[in-house]
Amino acid sequence: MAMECIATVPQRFSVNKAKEDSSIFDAKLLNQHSNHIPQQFVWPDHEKPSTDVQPLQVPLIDLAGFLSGDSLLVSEATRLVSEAATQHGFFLVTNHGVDESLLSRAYLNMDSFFKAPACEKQKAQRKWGESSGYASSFVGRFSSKLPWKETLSFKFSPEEKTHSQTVKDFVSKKMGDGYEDFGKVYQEYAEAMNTLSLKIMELLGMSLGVERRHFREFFEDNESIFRLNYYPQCKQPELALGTGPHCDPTSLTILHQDQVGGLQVFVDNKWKSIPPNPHAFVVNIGDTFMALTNGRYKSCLHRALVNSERERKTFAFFLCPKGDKVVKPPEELVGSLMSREREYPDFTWSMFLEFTQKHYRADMNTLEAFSIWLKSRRNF
Ligand SMILES: C=C1C[C@]23C[C@H]1CC[C@H]2[C@]1(C)CCC[C@@](C)(C(=O)O)[C@H]1[C@@H]3C(=O)O
Ligand SMILES: O=C(O)CCC(=O)C(=O)O
Ligand SMILES: [Fe+2]
Repeated sequence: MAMECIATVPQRFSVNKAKEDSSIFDAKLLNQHSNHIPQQFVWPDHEKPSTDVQPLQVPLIDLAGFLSGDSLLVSEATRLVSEAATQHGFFLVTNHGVDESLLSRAYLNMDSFFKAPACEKQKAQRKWGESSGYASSFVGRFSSKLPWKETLSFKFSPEEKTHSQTVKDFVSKKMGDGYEDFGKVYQEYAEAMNTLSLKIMELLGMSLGVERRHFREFFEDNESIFRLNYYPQCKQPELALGTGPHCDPTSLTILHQDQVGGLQVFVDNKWKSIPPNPHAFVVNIGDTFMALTNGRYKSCLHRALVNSERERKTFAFFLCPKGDKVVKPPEELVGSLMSREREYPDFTWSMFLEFTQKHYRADMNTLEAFSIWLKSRRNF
């Protein structure tokens, strides 16, 4: 990879306030220059991390067993998923069919990008309102409670629908020569996540008692987001958060975490950890899928902690429907059959995504806030 630029201490956090600019956060440099993290990264007392938490009991779903068609394995998988998704929306998937060598290539390439000089990473700088690109702690996007992380996000749509390799093309366009393998490995990873997410959609459909293909077909032409989360070491991890408390606004999240650990879920009024398992993906229901099930499956509050010893890396694939599709639950999940009135208004994912990128920082109330915002717009 070509690296012409020289790393500099970001002015925004340096002592020299006179040259205030929104240059990017570079944790490596910050960590070298002070024992105290900048105030913008300190979270309020009621949101500060707690590490003495118990692990959340999440079911481990054998996906190959479900796909084998064996009736016992199918009923076990659908029962476990239904129980978890109804309670907190989180479960683990193993025997997922994703190549372990692809995972290790993905982690190796992550190091090479996030350890590059700031101005090299800025070639892919996320633009305001955009959901793709490089972002460092979201300096310039938020003014406080900044997450202690750098991210690189890609838009992904299946090649058979768009006849293009959206991830690989983005890397080539933004980063130029020397990033061919980088683009290839993340294109392959996103395609593997697309395949996996559609299998999980079959499982979710069956667990809800709707047609097995219902949700698979709904997401076949998805317009998803694939994000690399890089959490640098932090000198004061007790004051900071890698990713603040939120529910994913998207439909389904497939997360792979490295061995460091830090993911926590808020269940029964307590933060609980999901310890790393290299052979499993963490899957969680997002707001949009909660709306598609008319509130039956839960999108749950979660966050990511950082630590002072080791950087942490995770891959998050956010399955999202094609932007213009109307998000509404199937008849079977509404009305007299389920004695449930509609919980959420019809909406499109493109409007919901725009809401999170331009109007509202996703937190624990995003879908409610969006529903109110929608109704206020529709009344005019
Ligand atoms: C649609 C999205 C917005 C975020 C990335 C995806 C799904 C998760 C969202 C996010 C991670 C929730 C916490 C706040 C956020 C700003 C972040 O910390 O990155 C959110 C993402 C975003 O808006 O960029
Ligand atoms: O990195 C993690 O452990 C979780 C990140 C997350 O929740 C997200 O990116 O939405
Ligand atoms: Fe999340």
